[in-house]
Amino acid sequence: MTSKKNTPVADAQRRSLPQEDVPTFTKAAVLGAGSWGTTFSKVLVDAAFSDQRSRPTQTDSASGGAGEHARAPLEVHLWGRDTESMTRMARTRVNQRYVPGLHLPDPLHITDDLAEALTGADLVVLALPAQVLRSQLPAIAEHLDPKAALVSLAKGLEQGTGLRMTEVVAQVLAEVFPSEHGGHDSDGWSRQTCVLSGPNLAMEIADEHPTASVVAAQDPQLAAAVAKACAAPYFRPYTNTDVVGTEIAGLTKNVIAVCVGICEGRHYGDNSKASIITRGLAESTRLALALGGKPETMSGLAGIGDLVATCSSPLSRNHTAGRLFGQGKSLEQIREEMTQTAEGLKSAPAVLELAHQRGVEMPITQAVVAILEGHITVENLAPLLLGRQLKSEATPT
Ligand SMILES: NC(=O)C1=CN([C@@H]2O[C@H](COP(=O)(O)OP(=O)(O)OC[C@H]3O[C@@H](n4cnc5c(N)ncnc54)[C@H](O)[C@@H]3O)[C@@H](O)[C@H]2O)C=CC1
Ligand SMILES: O=C(CO)COP(=O)(O)O
Repeated sequence: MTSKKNTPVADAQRRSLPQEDVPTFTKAAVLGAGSWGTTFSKVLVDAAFSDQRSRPTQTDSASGGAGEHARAPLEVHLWGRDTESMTRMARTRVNQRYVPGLHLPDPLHITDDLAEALTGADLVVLALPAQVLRSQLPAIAEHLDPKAALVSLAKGLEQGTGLRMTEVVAQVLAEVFPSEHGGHDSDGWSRQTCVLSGPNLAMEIADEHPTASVVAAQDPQLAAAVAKACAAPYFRPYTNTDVVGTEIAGLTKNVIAVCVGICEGRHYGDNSKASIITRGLAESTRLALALGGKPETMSGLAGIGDLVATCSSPLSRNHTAGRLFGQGKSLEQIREEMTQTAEGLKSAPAVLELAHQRGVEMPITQAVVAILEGHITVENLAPLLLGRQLKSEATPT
């Protein structure tokens, strides 16, 4: 009777949620066909088709059932705004601009029609850049099932308001889809909105490199359901309930990655980069804790995991933007050169503003903002950071 109780396997089983009790979704709409939205829609399809319940039974095969793809529990729709590119994508099964090496799985529905993507969707994934999400939500609300689970993939802070993406979603949907029309107040929308974040470079996931991630929601059942929907053979989502920490970690690491990129562009070595990563984690953690986030989130996949991946990888757009700065390019030149979103460039001033409001010191973020706004040049970065007053490593603010 007691023999199983203390084994590592029994411990692990106690900590995991019984999968049969976790709700499943029937239709997912992924909104935004850039590099992450496109790749994440593949993850959802692969998760659905790797799930044992989607495999044909012996009876299906014996009776000439349509085979492996016949009983998928989750139908996945990818929506993008541009008719021409979505039509081409549906024909070629390739998103040439954003993820050229990825063959999109056959069961994925590709559309430019928001109503088609959203009608009947009980899982809605928001894969739009942070600064455009607010403007798109009213159109999304027109076709949204008010009971649908919402998942934010964006890693940015809204300029002007300093709101995190789950806060933007809750605020706008409460306005445009209020209770009297079947919607909710902003707390209600917050409860059914979660965030997925972690060391998730889209190009590596498109190539099926083994990757872990985090789904954070106030409601552990919602986090578990979303995690189950996206658990693919090469993609392992963990769950937590720290929405604030998970979002803050995801958006601050982009600013830190810009700074590490600048170091690289200046040909500074690994000591410099490790120093920025480590002190970047310290200032990000200060902000997250001031806003109610948890320290364990910052030392987990969404925190240090994503920080290390983004700051080390040439695939990161934020790291790339920083490197171009370090090489002497201007913000305008970088914006012209880069065709994809580098959220840190737009979020950095909003992060700094939020930090000021909360009395949190973020010297690396402050230095990045000073470079972005042209107050200092990249040559001044090191003297500025190293010339600060000496202090204990554990100083809390
Ligand atoms: N690419 C990656 O490796 C990862 C990205 N993210 C986050 O995901 C979010 C989306 O980024 P990506 O897909 O990488 O960006 P991207 O630059 O690859 O694509 C952006 C997409 O948004 C669309 N878009 C832009 N403005 C729009 C508007 N007004 N209405 C509708 N669609 C619009 C573009 O057409 C494009 O399809 C960002 O917040 C990013 O930080 C998170 C994890 C990994
Ligand atoms: O968030 C990411 C990896 O987790 C992607 O980073 P970039 O947006 O810098 O490419």
